[in-house]
Amino acid sequence: MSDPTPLERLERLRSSIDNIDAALVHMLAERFRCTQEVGQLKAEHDMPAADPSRESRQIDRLKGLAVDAHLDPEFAEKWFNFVVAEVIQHHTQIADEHNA
Ligand SMILES: C=C(O[C@@H]1C=C(C(=O)O)C=C[C@H]1O)C(=O)O
Repeated sequence: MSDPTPLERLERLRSSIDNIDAALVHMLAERFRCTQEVGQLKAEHDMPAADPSRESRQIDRLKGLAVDAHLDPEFAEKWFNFVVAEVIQHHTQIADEHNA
């Protein structure tokens, strides 16, 4: 068998990227399903939308995992903060609706 052509290599890599992107979408959907439930629980029991100490423990943990996985830890932190900002918006909205 001859070596794959550059175009074949590109297509194989893109096929893996497609699978990874699909997995990320499913994992994010599952994460938001859980955080929506957390938001409901917090609204029902008057707990604050954000928990900065939990966030900072998570950031430390994820940065450590990122280093081990050869992923830029600063990128891991940015990604986490981006997702959490959206989660907190959802929690604030759930609490507002609960208190209306
Ligand atoms: C999901 C929670 O609510 C917020 C969102 C977090 C997250 O998305 O990881 C972490 C802490 C909180 O600021 C939680 O308190 O666990």
